[in-house]
Amino acid sequence: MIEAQGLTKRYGATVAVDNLSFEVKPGKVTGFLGPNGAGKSTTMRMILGLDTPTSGTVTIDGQRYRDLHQPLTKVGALLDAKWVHPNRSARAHLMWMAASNKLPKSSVDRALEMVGLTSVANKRAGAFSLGMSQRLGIAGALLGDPGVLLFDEPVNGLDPEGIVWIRNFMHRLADEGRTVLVSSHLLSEMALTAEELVVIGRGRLIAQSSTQEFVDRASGTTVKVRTPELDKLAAVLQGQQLKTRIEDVGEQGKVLFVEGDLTTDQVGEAAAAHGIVLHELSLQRGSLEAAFMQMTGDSVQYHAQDDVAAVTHVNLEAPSGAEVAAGPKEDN
Ligand SMILES: Nc1ncnc2c1ncn2[C@@H]1O[C@H](COP(=O)(O)OP(=O)(O)OP(=O)(O)O)[C@@H](O)[C@H]1O
Repeated sequence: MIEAQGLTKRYGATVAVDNLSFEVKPGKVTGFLGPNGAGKSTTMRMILGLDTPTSGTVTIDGQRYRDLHQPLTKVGALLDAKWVHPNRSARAHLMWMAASNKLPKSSVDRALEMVGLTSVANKRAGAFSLGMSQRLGIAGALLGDPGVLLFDEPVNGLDPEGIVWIRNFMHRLADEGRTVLVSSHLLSEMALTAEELVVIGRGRLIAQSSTQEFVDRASGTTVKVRTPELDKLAAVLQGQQLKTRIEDVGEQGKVLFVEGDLTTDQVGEAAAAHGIVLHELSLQRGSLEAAFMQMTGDSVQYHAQDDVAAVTHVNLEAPSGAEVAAGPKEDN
């Protein structure tokens, strides 16, 4: 379990993290979302003791990182997969990590096995693809068999196979009862990976909830209806004060959408009461992208007004290789 209480970090005049409180529970993958510059990396660095909070606390299973005995056995992290010495083999890299953290050699073989790198363990890490480097980074995070894991942008730059592998692996770690916190800009991917969300903007908490609740709260639900009696059904529903719209959706022809917080039962019953035949009746949920844009809109705008070009947009596409690393940043 990770617990942040009033966590604040200032860099000079910049408030990177602002009185942030949240909980990340075990047994689930929790997505850590926010527009560029929202304070995700700074928060992760504070969780890992790489940055000191200006005020507030963040604990791992009730203890601050600096008070943990053998921290790698409590928390593992993948912040920047490219910090491996290129001439070292994967095994040598992990052996070095294990030795410097007083972990047994057997932990190396176990971690290599978990991430599926056993067969290439003696190859130069410098020759690894990005996907393999990510796995090696994850093996490093798993060396101490920790109950808490942090991943900063683990899927950036990966091909679809690598993305699916990471997604399944995160689920497996959570199913084993671990606490998994993962940040990403790839919202469609996060919608599939994260069951819970912590969403921040301008260093402040915007939402903490399940992914489903977050999407439903922001965008509500819509009922889609296909019927040969579109206008008749629309009139019936409007008579019940429901908002309807008819859209041409290509191959399916014209479709009726009923908006507001309602269920398919209500629409089905209204249609039955008027003898209207239905060809389709389905609940349409909003997307995480749409919900995220709606919920974080203000915090993105704020940065745009400040003319900080790097943080004016929410990056929904896979970023370029240059943006892959999300490790500690230098003072500027
Ligand atoms: N070492 C530092 N010195 C000064 N300012 C910093 C430092 N690290 C981060 N910041 C500032 O703090 C704010 C939060 O940055 P942070 O990198 O934590 O955000 P982020 O949500 O991880 O962003 P991104 O999604 O772009 O990685 C930004 O305004 C950033 O410029």
